[in-house]
Amino acid sequence: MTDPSALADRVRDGELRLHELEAHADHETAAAARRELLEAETGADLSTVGEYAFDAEAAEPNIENMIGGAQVPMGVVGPVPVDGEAADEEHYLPLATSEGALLASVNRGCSAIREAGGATARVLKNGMTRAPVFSVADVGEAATVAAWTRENVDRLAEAAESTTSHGELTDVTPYVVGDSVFLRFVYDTKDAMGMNMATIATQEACDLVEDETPASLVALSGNLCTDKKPAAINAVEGRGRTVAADVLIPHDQVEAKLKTTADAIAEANTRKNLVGSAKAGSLGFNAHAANVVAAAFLALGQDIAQVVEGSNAITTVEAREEGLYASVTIASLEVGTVGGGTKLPTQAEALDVVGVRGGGDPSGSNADALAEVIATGALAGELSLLGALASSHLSSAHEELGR
Ligand SMILES: CC(C)(COP(=O)([O-])OP(=O)([O-])OC[C@H]1O[C@@H](n2cnc3c(N)ncnc32)[C@H](O)[C@@H]1OP(=O)([O-])[O-])[C@@H](O)C(=O)NCCC(=O)NCCSC(=O)C[C@@](C)(O)CC(=O)[O-]
Ligand SMILES: NC(=O)C1=CN([C@@H]2O[C@H](COP(=O)(O)OP(=O)(O)OC[C@H]3O[C@@H](n4cnc5c(N)ncnc54)[C@H](OP(=O)(O)O)[C@@H]3O)[C@@H](O)[C@H]2O)C=CC1
Repeated sequence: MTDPSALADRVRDGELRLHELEAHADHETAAAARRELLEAETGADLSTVGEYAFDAEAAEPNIENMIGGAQVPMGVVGPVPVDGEAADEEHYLPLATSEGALLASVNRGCSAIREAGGATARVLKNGMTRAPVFSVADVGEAATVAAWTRENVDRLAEAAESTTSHGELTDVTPYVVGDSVFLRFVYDTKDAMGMNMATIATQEACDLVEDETPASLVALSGNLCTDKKPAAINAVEGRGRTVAADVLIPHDQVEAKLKTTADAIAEANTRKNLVGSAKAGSLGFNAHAANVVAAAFLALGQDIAQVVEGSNAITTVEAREEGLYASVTIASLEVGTVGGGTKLPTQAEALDVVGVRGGGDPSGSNADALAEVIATGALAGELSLLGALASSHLSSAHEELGR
């Protein structure tokens, strides 16, 4: 039987490449061989990296050249009542992070929301996008391709949907820049985040565009999608789920839980999240929505690079007669409860904690519920951090809990 050392020797001898080991040994042995090689070459001790709890073979769709697992501490906030379209009960939200004070803060916000009776949350728009770029001869031809696209959405949908039993093409918008034509395809990907699904479906639709028009495909992703880059189109048009959450907290509870007043929080929000963000040219008019999105994504098997889009959030706060009104609207939250990293064991367990693992009934309702719970978590984080800033507690909190 092949052991890690024998396998590592064959790589050293040039007989095998580092990424070919699974063809010659089981997945655990292959990972152990890579660790052995790395330890010898770099002097690093990888004993903790090698202590992972998932089945290496089952993780094959998620990783190549595997050496082990990256472990990040996971905690939980809540329970927080979420009155949503899909989420309609109290939820705990698991969060994975290395930032001390973050969970305490989000938990404080959840506690304030809970005592106020809960948050209202809604998914307002749902559409995963893929925007291929085509080349044409000139703007005349570009206009022809754009017009053909508008007239043939049904045929494009038929082609795209032939590749998936769940996905539905809901829109195609052409954009022209000189001799480049971008077609922004929008899909309802149900409970999947949908980037693989949309990419595969769009390839099929592109074949039709090339057959029927003078356009020639240059790149299946032309960056007008826009995936994993800051982009105004996502902040304006949305991508994945556009989701909002809000709450009204009575004044006495604001003072008891957030240690400041509604007026002070509203002023901090206006001057920091609105004026400061505008002056900075930011796409995110919020304090730290990305903190909750990133920690939730890590815990729940989402694609962590899409935190870029998850930071496209606007926080509004108003001191009303009845109390503090606060809302968070995340324009482009890309989440799924099937596919991607959601099957990995710690991530699947964490999805069970939220109560949204796997496909929903109806299809898409689990991903909607997850979006509503994450938006509520982001609202909790905004409330607590704004409260800490308004009461000058930010630096003392991080001195105490974060180092
Ligand atoms: C640290 C606190 C919460 C203390 O706040 P506090 O009001 O002194 O805490 P408390 O002991 O009175 O407890 C109030 C509630 O907080 C929660 N809580 C309290 N302690 C814990 C704990 N250990 N573990 C779990 N939960 C905790 C808990 O929910 C509790 O209520 P209860 O449930 O007991 O009724 C507060 O000072 C705070 O929220 N500070 C802000 C910290 C923060 O938000 N950091 C975020 C990261 S900052 C960053 O990354 C982004 C930044 C800042 O650069 C972005 C920007 O530019 O704005
Ligand atoms: N390809 C790319 O360009 C990119 C890929 N990614 C990666 O893509 C992955 C996510 O893609 P994604 O398409 O979500 O996942 P998967 O590729 O894992 O596919 C999920 C599949 O699950 C099936 N499915 C079963 N039940 C449901 C349900 N209730 N709702 C929806 N689908 C269901 C669908 O099959 P069927 O379609 O047959 O119905 C769907 O295509 C992540 O790993 C991410 O990192 C990220 C960015 C870009």
